[in-house]
Amino acid sequence: QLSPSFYAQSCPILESIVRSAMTQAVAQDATIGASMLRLFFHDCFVNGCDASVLLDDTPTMVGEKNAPPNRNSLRGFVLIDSIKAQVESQCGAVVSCADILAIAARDGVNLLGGPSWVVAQGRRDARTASLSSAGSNLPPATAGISTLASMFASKGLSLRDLTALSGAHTVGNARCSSFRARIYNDTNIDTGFAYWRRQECQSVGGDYSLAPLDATSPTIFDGGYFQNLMAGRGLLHSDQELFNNGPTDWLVQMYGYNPAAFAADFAEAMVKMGSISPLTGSMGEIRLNCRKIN
Ligand code: HEM
Ligand SMILES: [Ca+2]
Repeated sequence: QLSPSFYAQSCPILESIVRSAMTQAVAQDATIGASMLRLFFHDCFVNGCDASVLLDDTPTMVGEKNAPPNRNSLRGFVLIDSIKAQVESQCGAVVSCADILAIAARDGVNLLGGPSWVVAQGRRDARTASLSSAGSNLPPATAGISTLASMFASKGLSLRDLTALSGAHTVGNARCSSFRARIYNDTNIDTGFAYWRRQECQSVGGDYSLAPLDATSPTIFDGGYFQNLMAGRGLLHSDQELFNNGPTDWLVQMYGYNPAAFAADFAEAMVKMGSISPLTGSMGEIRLNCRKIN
């Protein structure tokens, strides 16, 4: 059972440590806010929010970091290490990496201009991670609306949650390899946008060249993403699937025209995503180093 006052006795300073570290980090590099948010998503969707995504591979355990959706793509591990070290120095061995990630993701969103919400706490850290579960639980950029809907439904998340949470793509970047097929092959794409993106993403090679998921305001957590979708300017195939004459078109329109509705629904959906099968009580452990089990 997660609770907002879980660390009230054992680590009352926790939230202010995370907030000030995130404030500094975002001031230096705004994209780190997006990276924390994505780390949390990739944590929660794979065996629940248990910091499994933070575990380094070992000779006996190949974890999630090198799964295809994560490899050479997830960022922000060094910042988590630094926050965890500060938390450990103030409150030894009581705060989980999973909770730190949940708070850091919330602060990243809020510092980029997005909503805030209360983060329920008390998650514990996994002792295992698996490459194959990362591969099977994380949606690929090539997914269509029915795959997206069913992958989110399997986590207890509705079409409304799917659409609101995808609004996370109002910040951050994607590699050419993630959107190449979209800009060369899709037909439901704005022609000028496709042409523009092809300049930096050739049909062969340059896989690591980055483009903003929301070209209009890549470091501002706003409704720009939904306005792009309405104009056929979704960067990922999966993004444009949310506005492609299907069941979520109306939600995209609502969020595009009413950013306050997006902010409210996003916050609500993040709380739901953050409560996907946590380890509680005496399950798992409180890791001392987020990269390895104790
Ligand atoms: C709906 C299904 C989703 C798919 C198919 C998807 C896919 C992707 C892909 C392919 C990238 C670019 C990765 C790269 O090229 O290196 C990306 C980036 C990102 N995703 Fe998603 N995503 C989805 C949902 C979400 C959700 C629910 C969140 C958070 C709530 C999220 C947050 C982000 C962020 C913030 C970035 C940018 C990361 C950065 O700049 O470091 N995504 N996503
Ligand atoms: Ca934006």
